[in-house]
Amino acid sequence: MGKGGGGVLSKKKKDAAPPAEPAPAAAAAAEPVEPAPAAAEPAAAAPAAEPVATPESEPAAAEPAKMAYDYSLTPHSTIAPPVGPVLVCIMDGFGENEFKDEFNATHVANTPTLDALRAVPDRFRSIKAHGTAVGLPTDADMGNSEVGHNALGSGQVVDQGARLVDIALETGKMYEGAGWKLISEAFDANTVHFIGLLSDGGVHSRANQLVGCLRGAAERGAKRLRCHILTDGRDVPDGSSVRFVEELEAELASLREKGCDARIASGGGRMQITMDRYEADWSMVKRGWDAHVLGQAPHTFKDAKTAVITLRGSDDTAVSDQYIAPFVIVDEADVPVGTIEDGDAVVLFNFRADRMVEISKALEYESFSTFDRVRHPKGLRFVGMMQYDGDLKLPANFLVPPPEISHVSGEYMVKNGLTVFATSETQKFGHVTFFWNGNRSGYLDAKLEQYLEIPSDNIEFNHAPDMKAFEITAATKEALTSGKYKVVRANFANPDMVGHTGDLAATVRACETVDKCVKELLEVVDSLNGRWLLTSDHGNADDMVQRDKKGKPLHGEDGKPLPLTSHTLAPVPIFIGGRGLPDSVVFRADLPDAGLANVAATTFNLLGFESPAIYKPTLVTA
Ligand SMILES: O=C(O)[C@@H](CO)OP(=O)(O)O
Ligand SMILES: [Mn+2]
Ligand SMILES: [Mn+2]
Repeated sequence: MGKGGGGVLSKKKKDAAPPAEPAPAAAAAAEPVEPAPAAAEPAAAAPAAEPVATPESEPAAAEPAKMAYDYSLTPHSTIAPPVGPVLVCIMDGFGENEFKDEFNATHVANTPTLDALRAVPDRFRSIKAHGTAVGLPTDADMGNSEVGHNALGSGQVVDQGARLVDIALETGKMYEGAGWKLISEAFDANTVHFIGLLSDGGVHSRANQLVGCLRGAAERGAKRLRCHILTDGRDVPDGSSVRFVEELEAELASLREKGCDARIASGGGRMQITMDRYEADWSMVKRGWDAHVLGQAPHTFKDAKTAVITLRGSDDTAVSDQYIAPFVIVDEADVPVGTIEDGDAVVLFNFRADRMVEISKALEYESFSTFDRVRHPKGLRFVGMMQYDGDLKLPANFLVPPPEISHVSGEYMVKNGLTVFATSETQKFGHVTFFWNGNRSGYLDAKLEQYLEIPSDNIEFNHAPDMKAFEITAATKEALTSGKYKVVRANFANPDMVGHTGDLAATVRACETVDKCVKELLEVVDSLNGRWLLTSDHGNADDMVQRDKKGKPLHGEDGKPLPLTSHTLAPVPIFIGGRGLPDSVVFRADLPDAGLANVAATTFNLLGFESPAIYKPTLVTA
């Protein structure tokens, strides 16, 4: 999922220094080296040049060959194929919220295009984008881009990481796997480090899962545990990081009472360190490396609660939890309490992939040149909560097998000769490629697909709410008119990325910008006698205020509304149309509970095919 969609894996044999102690098969594999920089030109995801040892939980390479899967598509009985292209456009973070008040940016925004589309009978409805409809543990879980784009791209609902980790902890299966075995080798004489997002947001991680792992390690004999925490404020209310630190400190204190030396060692805001994605800003990962591994940061404190409170600040210059500066916890002699040393174990406790890939590369690859690591601990026993990239096999070792998402819509398309173009800006580029394709990096078929990344700026997006929407629009128009692609996919990041800043006015602007861009795109599709499907992956911009249980907006002590930076539980709108779409094609009335996973089947119908039998049913009838 590197730049340009290449994600090319090149593995060189390397005489790696053996780990301090004999390691299990999974860890004993020669340490992989950093993949070659992604090719500027589209390139297929190359298979690993040499087999990578896989944990027991993965299907063994020697499995008997499976019957070839039948990807053939049947022409639709009543919908003929379109003359022009089919556009699938995602307005990221644009929910259809029941609260239609001044805090709903999608409602406040002047959106003449979307308003007109809403008025077209039977071609507008809303669909579920959260909870069990997208494979999350409960219907109290808001949607997110990973699960949303997985469902949109695969046409199926699969149990997602959040749920798989819950199950692995509940059943104890986590403690039986090869990943746990690997870290347990550090229990006696080394330290086990846990790095990840500290909140109960459930988008990338969950604090109770961290606690489960910490207790599991302490109960199984781990002597020394260190937590490296990334403060959230994006999936949970800003300011809540203090409470999450307090709760973690209480847990660590109880582990210490039981004789386990357990402490917080370093930290910083999730948009400041470690959790970069899609190579938007590697310097974030370097700052994380310096704090977690080397014990170096601009700020040192004796305890994490003081660190977070101090670095947030309280006056007008206060920074949000997302942007807290990196810090390191030191002892009385000002020595960092938890640097990562040779032979230590490291667990990345986020289950979600996109923001863990870069730090995984830095931890895993023997040879790595993206930034100067200064020191790469030898014999590191490194695991991810999950394997984040199945194609790169990154990391090689993990605690819970990731969701298996197979037979995604892109595979059906290329196997049936349909040409595909996908684009977004950096912040959402992997969403319309990697997540869309079931967490697979690179192309499904480099001859038939083209993925284009428009580089995002590295700023707080409320300062530039148009983001790269106009550039994405221009690129999408070019792809549509080129005649080269039957399916064109685009994602506008604005309602989501600006919504996460909590800045209502900027988010209103973000929605207005997207409305203008959508208008341009639909006009082009019409001029080509094509068809379009417009939807979103989850809510965000549709509610910008924290509310009480009855939905009443909450205000701070200063009387100002308390901003909501997170996604919402709202369903999302879906619209279909286009000059090339027969009048007879309308939304069915018999699927009131449909969700994002019903979109792929719908797209195949717009393309003139019956939908694959394994997919959730189509939303349309003709
Ligand atoms: O920014 C992110 O990582 C998440 C929120 O945690 O947003 P999205 O799911 O829209 O990518
Ligand atoms: Mn999203
Ligand atoms: Mn988001």
